[in-house]
Amino acid sequence: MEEKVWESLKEVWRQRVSPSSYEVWIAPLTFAGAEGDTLLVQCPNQFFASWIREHYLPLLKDHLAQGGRRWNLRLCPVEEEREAARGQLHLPRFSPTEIARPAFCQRFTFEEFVVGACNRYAHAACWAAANEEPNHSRILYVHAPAGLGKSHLIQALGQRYLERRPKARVCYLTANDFTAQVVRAIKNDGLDDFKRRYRESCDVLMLEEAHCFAGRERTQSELALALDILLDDGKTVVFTGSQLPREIPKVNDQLRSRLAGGLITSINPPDTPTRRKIILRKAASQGVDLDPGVVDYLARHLQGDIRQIEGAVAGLVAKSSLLREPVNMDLARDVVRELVGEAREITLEAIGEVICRYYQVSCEDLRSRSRRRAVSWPRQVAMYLARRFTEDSLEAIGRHFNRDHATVLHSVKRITAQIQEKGKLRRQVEFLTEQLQSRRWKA
Ligand SMILES: Nc1ncnc2c1ncn2[C@@H]1O[C@H](COP(=O)(O)OP(=O)(O)OP(=O)(O)O)[C@@H](O)[C@H]1O
Repeated sequence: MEEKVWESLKEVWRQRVSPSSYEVWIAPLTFAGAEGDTLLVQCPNQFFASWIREHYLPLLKDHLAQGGRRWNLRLCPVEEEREAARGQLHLPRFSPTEIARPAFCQRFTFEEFVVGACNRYAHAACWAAANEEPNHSRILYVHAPAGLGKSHLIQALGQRYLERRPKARVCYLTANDFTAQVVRAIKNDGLDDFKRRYRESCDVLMLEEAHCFAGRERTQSELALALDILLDDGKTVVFTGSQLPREIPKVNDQLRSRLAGGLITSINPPDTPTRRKIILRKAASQGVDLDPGVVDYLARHLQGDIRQIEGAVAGLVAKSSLLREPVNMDLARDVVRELVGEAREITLEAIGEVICRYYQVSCEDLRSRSRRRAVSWPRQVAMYLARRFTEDSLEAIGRHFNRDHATVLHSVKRITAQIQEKGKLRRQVEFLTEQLQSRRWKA
């Protein structure tokens, strides 16, 4: 019976994931028995288990009820079975409160978070919120597009906060969870209780996906009130969102002004040196030492979010262990091809063309001495993109645009800073990035 259930779950995966993902991730899983309603499934290692938990288990959500029972799946890493068994004994560190201890992802720690130019400020703000004794209340808002480390950073903050103050009550939830709580409280006539719960049982409130508050009038008002209660008591509130507070549509002034009054930090897409560091760290966490050539190749070609980098490194390591081959350039090329297709390098010429078309200037203008804003601005954006997407040195980029390396450096710094502040520029750069990316892949 149990084995049949397992086979049917595998079939669900077969239909819902790509054949290459199935080969890499699902095929190596083996049925190892059952304990009550829990199916025991063996997988190669701990990282593999986390990956399946995060990326593939949610796909089974609607298929776990079978034969009148609701099944659970427990992944048992072969290499670390004993350690894993110990890890499953979660003893509460303090007596239960009304608000349960948050279920943080264990690897979302500061130690595992790679710091680079793209996330230094956000990291510093979260680190300070976790470690320093606040002498006043604070709101921290971490902003970034998907997959750049918002959850990792705020969970690291939460975990660190609890390490330092084991009795603290950290409430970690999404905007949707919070909304559901408000709706339930309104329905049960329990709004006062709801507020009391936050006042008495929450030292740090961490709310993910703040952009999901858009259009939820009543929740926004209740949240603004809850914020006032917490801030009056000197507490810390941390938000994440894929939009800046001022860009979230349909947010009432009450909430917007409170969010905008906090410390706002953005995470940008990683530059090449940071991508290199992330690749090395992700490989090291699986006990693999990558050849510098492979690291460079991956860093040059994986220019999506960090989830993509993680997927590539995990796929590479899994493939090498399944094929019993060392991790080499051929495997790296295969994995990159599966993930992003056949890549062409982004060149300075391609950047020039995209910029000229978008800003309606000529290539001669870009290389001219003109300091008119209509020309100097596109030139600075072009230099920023050149630094981000090519391996060319500051000198080479300067030569291309008829400038010296100091001017290139200044332009890159200026655009990087302005992207943090100006949503319009950020959207322009995102659009130009998409244009460049779409030219990279052969049809
Ligand atoms: N600087 C970093 N160093 C190491 N790993 C990182 C870093 N940034 C992100 N990651 C990893 O990338 C993955 C995606 O990160 P995370 O879930 O935090 O992104 P997110 O911004 O919250 O995305 P979403 O908005 O889609 O939820 C995670 O596995 C995380 O560990």
